[in-house]
Amino acid sequence: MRDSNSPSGFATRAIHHGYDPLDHGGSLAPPVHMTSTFVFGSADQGGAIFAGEAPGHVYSRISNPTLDLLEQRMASLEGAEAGLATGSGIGAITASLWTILQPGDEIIVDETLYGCTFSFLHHGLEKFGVIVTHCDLTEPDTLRRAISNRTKVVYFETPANPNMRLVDIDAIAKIAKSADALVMVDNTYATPVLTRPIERGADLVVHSATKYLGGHGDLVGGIVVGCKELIDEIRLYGLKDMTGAVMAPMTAMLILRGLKTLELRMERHCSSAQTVAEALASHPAVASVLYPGLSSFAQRELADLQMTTEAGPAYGGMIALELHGGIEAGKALIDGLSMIHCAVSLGDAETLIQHPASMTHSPYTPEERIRHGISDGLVRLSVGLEAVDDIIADLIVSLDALS
Ligand SMILES: C/C=C(/N=C/c1c(COP(=O)(O)O)cnc(C)c1O)C(=O)O
Repeated sequence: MRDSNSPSGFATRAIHHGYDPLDHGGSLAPPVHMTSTFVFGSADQGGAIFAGEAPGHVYSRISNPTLDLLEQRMASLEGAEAGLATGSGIGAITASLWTILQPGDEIIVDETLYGCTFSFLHHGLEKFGVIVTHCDLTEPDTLRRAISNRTKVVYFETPANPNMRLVDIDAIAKIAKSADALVMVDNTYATPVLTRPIERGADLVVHSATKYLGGHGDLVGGIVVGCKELIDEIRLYGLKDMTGAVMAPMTAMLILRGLKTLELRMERHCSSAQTVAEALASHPAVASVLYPGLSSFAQRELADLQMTTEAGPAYGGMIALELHGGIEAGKALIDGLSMIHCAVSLGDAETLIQHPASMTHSPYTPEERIRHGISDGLVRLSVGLEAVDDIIADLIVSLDALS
């Protein structure tokens, strides 16, 4: 049997990395270890495993063989040394930051973040004495001016949820490294198919695996990858003791299944989103479309450099748009659709549309939304895998009804 860990193409590693059926009774699909605890051969062996002096599992809140495989595979796809699976994306983010940060430390974050991440920073970490500083990280010089010896982490999403801001990972990593700060990138929107932040100098990458990695709207999960030392620390403190944000083995199996088609699905999400974005941009009821694949996208040059597959640039499945009639028109567009569902989450086979200001980004106050680039009229579209003509037809019928 070929070495399942040999270096090879993205899709090959997404399907084979870390697993040889002949090691598991020929089972082509990896077994799902539905167990809470693990039996030791002897008291000494149990003590040695607990002490980390011998390999083995102790308890599924700490590690589990099915999660191990997912963690190894995600580390390979992201070009990291190690990985940790968690019960949600917020679980990956909180377990990591609770582990790394102490009172008095500073975390510098971009202006726009997913709503619950924003809420964790300001209603969680800040309550325990961590300094949360927002910076416009699309302009690396703002980080150069803001960073100091109390800065321990620089954190951002690229593209950002929901307004599609891109952050130049290489540029930010160079500045952060000069101040010995860790760079933590939320790669949910792009996935490792389009962007691999570790290759560009990031220290940690987190995902809401709920989204593209699972890809079928049937699970909630999270992933964090990085160097083994840091991942081990996050596992033993942030996961085991501080959050308990554990992924179930069945969820890990579903994400392993999702990874097998991730590259294929991203190709379709990207091609359909490009076509949809162009159709939206030419409709009279639409005031603006934010999509990295449009020539009108302000950061198109960075998108071409940073959002790249093995076959060249690709810009993801997420679109943000504003209508001439503002929030009321946005809600009318949503309510006028028949196939496309109004729902939060993203990266599913089903095209989903939602209104960030009143939904995913409602943890921001109205004043904070203005300051952090989330306009009341913004509508977010997650372009799915349906026939693209059907997606466009549904949108056009509803848009035409507005004018
Ligand atoms: C309803 C959820 C949405 N997002 C979530 C999310 C998380 C948090 O991931 P869990 O939901 O905890 O797996 C982390 N990072 C990013 C960029 C995200 O978009 C949503 O936007 O629609």
